[in-house]
Amino acid sequence: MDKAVVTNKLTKRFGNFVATNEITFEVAQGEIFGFLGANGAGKTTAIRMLCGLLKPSSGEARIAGFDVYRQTEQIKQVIGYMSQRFSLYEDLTVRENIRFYGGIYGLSRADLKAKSQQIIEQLNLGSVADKLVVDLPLGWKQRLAFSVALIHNPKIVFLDEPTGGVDPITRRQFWDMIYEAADRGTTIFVTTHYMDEAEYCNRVSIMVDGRIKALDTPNQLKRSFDVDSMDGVFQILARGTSTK
Ligand SMILES: Nc1ncnc2c1ncn2[C@@H]1O[C@H](COP(=O)(O)OP(=O)(O)OP(=O)(O)O)[C@@H](O)[C@H]1O
Repeated sequence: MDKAVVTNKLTKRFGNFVATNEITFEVAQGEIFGFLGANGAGKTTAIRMLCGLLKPSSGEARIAGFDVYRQTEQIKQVIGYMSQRFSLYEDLTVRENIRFYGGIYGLSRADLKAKSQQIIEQLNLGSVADKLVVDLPLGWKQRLAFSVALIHNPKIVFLDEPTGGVDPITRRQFWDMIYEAADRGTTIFVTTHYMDEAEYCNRVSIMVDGRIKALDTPNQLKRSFDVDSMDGVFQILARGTSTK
């Protein structure tokens, strides 16, 4: 089976500081892969390398078969990206944002029109389609940003803390969309600080100080560390403390 992501000792140094230290892992096509770690563990640096936005210092990585050193343009065609910090333009309307991103990804006029309609209907945004995004509730913005990240049917979507700042029910609604995308075969690569979300992933890796300290299914991780929640696993690995 084709792998969505393959890395081998992928490393990024900033001067003497090693932000991402020889990480080696694979993600299968259609998998929901949780990429966890405390603040500053090196997740965003790793994602920037995988998206072809930051040149690694050493090691290898392929995204949908494309090399992160030499094939960054091809990588941009097959990935979607959403982050809490960078997603929608708040001073554009819902419809304008969809058109803008669809345009960037090179959709034809006809596709763009059909996609805009589809997204607005699916998210039930008909009444606010011509309102500025700044006025939408955060949970709506997040679901719109996710739909926009999928507008060009990418093989892999990178979600960097996509649900920050919203309540568990709103997060759950967002995860329904993640499952639907994964069911259609899209690979989901997601970072989160919410441990309930870690439980929703097929597999989870936990990064500490630039290295991957554990990688497995949530159930297997809980068994290995003899705890009953992903929060317990995270406390032991990332914080060096046990809640038991
Ligand atoms: N351009 C840079 N120059 C120097 N150091 C950097 C640079 N970018 C990131 N770092 C450092 O690398 C480390 C890892 O940062 P990174 O943003 O990858 O962590 P993270 O796991 O994504 O954290 P967070 O959850 O806070 O986003 C941090 O100590 C950060 O200060």
